[in-house]
Order: sequence, then C-alpha cells, then structure tokens
Amino acid sequence: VSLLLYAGPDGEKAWPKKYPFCGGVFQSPIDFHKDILQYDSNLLPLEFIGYNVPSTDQFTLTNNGHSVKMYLSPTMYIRNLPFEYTASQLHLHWGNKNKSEGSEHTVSGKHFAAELHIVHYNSEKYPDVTAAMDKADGLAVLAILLEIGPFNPSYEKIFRHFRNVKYKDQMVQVPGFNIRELLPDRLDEYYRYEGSLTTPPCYPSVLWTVFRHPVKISQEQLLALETAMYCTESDDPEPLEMVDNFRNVQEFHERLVFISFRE
Ligand SMILES: NS(=O)(=O)c1c(F)c(F)c(S(=O)(=O)CCO)c(N[C@H]2CCCc3ccccc32)c1F
Ligand SMILES: [Zn+2]
Repeated sequence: VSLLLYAGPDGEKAWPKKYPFCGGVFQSPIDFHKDILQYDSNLLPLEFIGYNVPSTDQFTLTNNGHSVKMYLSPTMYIRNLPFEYTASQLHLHWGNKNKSEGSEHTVSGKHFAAELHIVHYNSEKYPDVTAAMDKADGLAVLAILLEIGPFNPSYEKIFRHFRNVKYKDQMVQVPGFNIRELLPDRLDEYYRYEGSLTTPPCYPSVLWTVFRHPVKISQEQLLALETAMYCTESDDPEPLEMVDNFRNVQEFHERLVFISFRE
C-alpha cells in the first residue's frame, strides 16, 4: 500500500482501483443513527478469556506506516460470539492536533476523538488470521470510542511507548497488562453489525462490536497520539505525520444495526 493510504491521490477514493472489495458491499465504518438501530435481546455480554496478561509476558508494539498496532497473545479469546474468536492485534485510529475527531464509527453523525480496535479471528474454523481475514465469518473486531476526560493510566501502558515507534517499522516490547482495562465498564451495551476491514483490502469479513459507552483519555494523551508517529521511516528526508488515519463512513442501505440496549 502506498504511504498515503488516507490522503492525497491514493486516498480512500482510489482504494477500489487496487482493492475491489473496498468498493463492494458490507463496508465499514458506518454512522449509527436511530432509524437503522434495532434492539435484539439475544445479544449477550461478551466474555473475555485470558485478557489479563501477566507483566512477565510482552506485547510487540509496532508502527506499520498507517497505524500503531500491538500484537496480542494467542491465549486471549472471546466467548459468546457465534464462534470462539482469538485475539490477533489492537490498533488505533485518530485525527490531528487541530481536529480531534478521528473515530471511524460515528453516532448520530458525531465523530469521537479516536477509536481503538481489537482484532480477533475465528479460531474454531481457521488456523490463523491470514486464513480468516477474507472469510465472511473470519474476523471479529471490538471497537472502543475514545473521548477526552481524565488521564487514563491503562491507556498510558501503551501510549508511553509511542516515542519508541515514531517511525515506520520501528517496534518496542510492552509489558503485559489486563487488556480488559482498555474496555468500557458496560460490556453489555454495544452496537453489532456485519461489516468489513476499514483498510485495504476491505474484506467484508468482520463481525463488528462497537461498545456504546466511550472510554476517556486525557487531552495530553490524545495530543501524544495525534503527534507522536510518522508514516515514514526514520531516515526519510520528507517525513509524513501519521494523522487522520480513519476511513469515512460508508453507505448503509436496507440494513440494520442490532443493539443490546434499549434506547
Ligand atoms: N480497522 S480494521 O479493519 O480493524 C484494521 C485496520 F485499520 C488496520 F490498519 C489493520 S493493519 O494495521 O494490520 C494494516 C492493514 O494491513 C488491520 N489489520 C488486519 C487486516 C489486514 C491484515 C491483517 C492481518 C493480521 C491481523 C490483522 C489484520 C485491520 F483489521
Ligand atoms: Zn481499525
């Protein structure tokens, strides 16, 4: 993928040329608004197994040129989805220091400051994420909306390493911690719909769970996220800031988003 995944001539409008699924069906992200929401009493709270990773273990955090992603341990998985889904990686989407509206999903047309995604793959049916990522029931991604509030010590366990992954392909080890701390309190309240990867190749392979309640991080933590990373390598004479790495919301016609809560 070209460096400028989100901006310039190779921006998201150009994705379908090289990645046909990006112009296809079931594309994510979307806007959650009243007339497409339907309450579903069968939507149970998700159960997280093995999310409390000991500090003796380590996660690899890396800058891949268009997001900052952290590989998770294969001992982490989710129950209460149609299949068992094993954790693969988490990454973030954000805006820029002048416009902190970088979430991918929106609620009644409103962006949140940023968004955390925890990518899982269907480990009951597929051996790994690469085999799963282009299958209709292959992936399950949890989305946590981030907004400004008090300093968040749990997010800081990742954010304090940003200075070591400023440039593309840099990586650093992060001591294990309870990934459950990154999620909101109410795991029983979420939006659920079938969608896609929000970056090329945009496979329609994702069962999305977007938690209703945002998580708060401080203004300083958000600024660090918006200013720490570059899309370019450390020796590149023309550094490109890694900002605005969110896809715009996609058309969502004749489909419903199921909600586990009553408005
Ligand atoms: N928003 S999103 O749709 O959740 C989403 C991203 F936005 C995102 F940037 C990434 S990426 O950082 O891997 C860069 C893209 O290759 C992923 N990765 C997925 C899909 C691509 C291949 C792959 C392989 C192993 C594990 C995860 C993934 C992604 F799923
Ligand atoms: Zn994502």
